[in-house]
Amino acid sequence: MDTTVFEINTRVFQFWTAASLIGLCLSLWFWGKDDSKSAFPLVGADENDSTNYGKAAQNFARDSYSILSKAMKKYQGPFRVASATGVKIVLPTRYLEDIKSDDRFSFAHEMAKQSLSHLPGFEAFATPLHNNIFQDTIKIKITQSLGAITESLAEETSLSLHQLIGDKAEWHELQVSKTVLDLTTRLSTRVFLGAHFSRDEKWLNLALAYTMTAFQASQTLLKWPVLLQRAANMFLPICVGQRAMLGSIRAMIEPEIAKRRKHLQGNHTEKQKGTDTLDWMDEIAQGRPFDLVLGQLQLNFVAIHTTSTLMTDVLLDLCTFPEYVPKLREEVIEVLKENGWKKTAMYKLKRMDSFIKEVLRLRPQSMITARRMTTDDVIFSDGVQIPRGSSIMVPTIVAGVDPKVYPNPDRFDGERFFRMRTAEKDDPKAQLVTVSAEYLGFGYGKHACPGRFLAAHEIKVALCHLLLKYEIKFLDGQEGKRPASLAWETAYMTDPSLKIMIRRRKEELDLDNLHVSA
Ligand code: HEM
Repeated sequence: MDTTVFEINTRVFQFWTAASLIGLCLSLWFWGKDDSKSAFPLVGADENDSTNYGKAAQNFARDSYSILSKAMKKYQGPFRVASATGVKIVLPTRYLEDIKSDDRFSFAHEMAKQSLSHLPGFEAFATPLHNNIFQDTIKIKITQSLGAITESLAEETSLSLHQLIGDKAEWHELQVSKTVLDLTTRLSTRVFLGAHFSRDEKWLNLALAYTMTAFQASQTLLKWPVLLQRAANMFLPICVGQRAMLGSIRAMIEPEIAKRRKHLQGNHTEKQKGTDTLDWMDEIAQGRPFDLVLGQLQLNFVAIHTTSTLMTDVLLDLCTFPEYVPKLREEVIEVLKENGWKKTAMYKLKRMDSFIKEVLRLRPQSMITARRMTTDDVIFSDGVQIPRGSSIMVPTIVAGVDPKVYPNPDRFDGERFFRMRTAEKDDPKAQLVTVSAEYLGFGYGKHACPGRFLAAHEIKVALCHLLLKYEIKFLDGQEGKRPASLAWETAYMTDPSLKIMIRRRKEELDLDNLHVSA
């Protein structure tokens, strides 16, 4: 990575830190004025200062879980919370059925607003707004390609684990979420840009650094009053650095795009099939203008951290409940021996599928889903009215633990969904990738995660390798005690500094040379 980008003159840094603080104060003053005529109560504000939105937003950032839980018990209908990106209307889960396929609730508009996509440097976040090229590439091309990419994912995992974890047979410490993030970045890059990029350290570092910097830059700017955000974006060092990174990214990907387009032009007679999302986005665009570089960046945003968080959570739950490991290993050996690295093999890993689904049931990555912006006034069938331009969301914290749907809902039961997939009746609801109003880990309805098939596939391929090649456990003295996740506003995340113990074991199958019985 170009380190000069981060070389910030101390005086300039101090100046802009001070300027950020002034921006924050202005912002709190701005939020402090309650000019809302909303019929829905605001929750999370201080009792003696119930219209101070700035304070309510600070409280929500620190304590969103208890604010949401208390408000859901107190109010049976909608209420409002103040967040870093403005006031949101929180709707009870029962409204999901109305929201799920109503185009007046726009996912792309809400995401664009939250991520400041109108500002230079943040344009990637506007990619899903312009047309469906981005979404269709995932829904159609990536999902259809899973059969073709299973073997490459297995190959990439093998190489990556060798480089990232190594082959030491003695127990040693592993910084788990960092390692899994690196692994997921490589796997996702293999699918998005091919083997040339997935093995290029410069690209991998840049791709991750851009995602993190863009997130931090948007969080910094969101503390500024809306009217000053554009100006602050031009001068704040983190924003300047982010735009410089975007330049470096363009310089790496654009020659590849030009090379591929030239190659295709020279092969008019032969219909070439693309092998990764760089080709597929071009195919789906069919000549319509589309910035492939921004498309790639947006893919990184939606795919890498989400997949890596779930994979990390799965590993931590394997440390918490090691009694599941022997049967999971047995299943991997049986299925891979018979099927090799095929898409169908991943489908047949039903115990593993169930374990991952249970992890996500108890640990959705966010306390809320269905973040939408209304593009028109909406009146629900019960008469509740949501004005145009409102930001809405639905909590996930009750759906996955409803005792009417899940017996002993708070208990981790890694075979809960496996038991629903017997030989007599393979209940499709029990599959990891199936979404429902009672299982919101991948969202629900029209905007349910289109990348969940790829995420499930990547995690399963990686787990096959990890289960057979490694043993893992918590650090000595921490056995059975899974550290709590961190929370910021409505998002959960694993402590990035968390370490586990790992050692190499002798795998029962040579995963790099699977000879499938005919
Ligand atoms: C374990 C991994 C993942 C989890 C837990 C996850 C979760 C989610 C959730 C909950 C939503 C719905 C948000 C809402 O309705 O408010 C969503 C949407 C989305 N996800 Fe994922 N996701 C994952 C992986 C991926 C991957 C790998 C991709 C891309 C290849 C992806 C692409 C998207 C896109 C594009 C949307 C928006 C869909 C739309 O605009 O209609 N996700 N994801």
